[in-house]
Amino acid sequence: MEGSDRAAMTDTWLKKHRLLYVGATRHPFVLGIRDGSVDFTSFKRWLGQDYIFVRAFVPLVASLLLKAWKESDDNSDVDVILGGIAALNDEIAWFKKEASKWGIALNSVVPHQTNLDYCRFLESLTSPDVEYTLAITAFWAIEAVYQESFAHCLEDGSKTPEELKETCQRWGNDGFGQYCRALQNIANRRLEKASDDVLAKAEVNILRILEHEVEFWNMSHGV
Ligand SMILES: Cc1ncc(CNC=O)c(N)n1
Repeated sequence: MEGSDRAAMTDTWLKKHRLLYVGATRHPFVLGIRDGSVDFTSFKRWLGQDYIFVRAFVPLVASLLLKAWKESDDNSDVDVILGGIAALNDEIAWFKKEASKWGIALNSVVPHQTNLDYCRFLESLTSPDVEYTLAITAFWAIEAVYQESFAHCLEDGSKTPEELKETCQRWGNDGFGQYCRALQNIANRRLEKASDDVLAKAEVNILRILEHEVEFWNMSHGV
């Protein structure tokens, strides 16, 4: 990493891979929520599939908590991740409530191959062999995509349908934004001290995540 600034590695990567990042955070599905043209069938497909994804997200955050507790030199890392676990607990309850509102039986949703592929990637990150720095950076990227996407649907000028506002609030609210920045700060702090090998792997993981996120929206959109 000679000659480059590591102080905010995550920002450097988002700039470098901006097209892909925009593809993940300004996907036609998201833009359809924002301009009100989204088809509720697509939204329901997303809701059922995302519930499956979120359940697979639980072991990742649990493994991350363990890594932070063992490896981090800063106690507040555990606090931030614990906050993420609390939010995920609320989120799972919310999915159940929201699904019943839309008449979706969550237990009979069949996971789509796109979702299974992403969940398998999440599972690979839970391994104790995956360094804390890699796991926290990946975790930040996954959360940041949802934060950026749904916050966009709440900005001035958006025409998000009333029925979808609560969903957008869930990931687009300021508290979730602060939580994502806290994760990003941890990731940057760790990346500053990481080996070139870990840095290269972290960047590849971010690219994979952005690709999985685009595919996930594609699946929901039904394209
Ligand atoms: C496909 C996907 N990516 C990111 C998130 C946000 N993290 C947890 O909720 C999510 N729910 N689903």
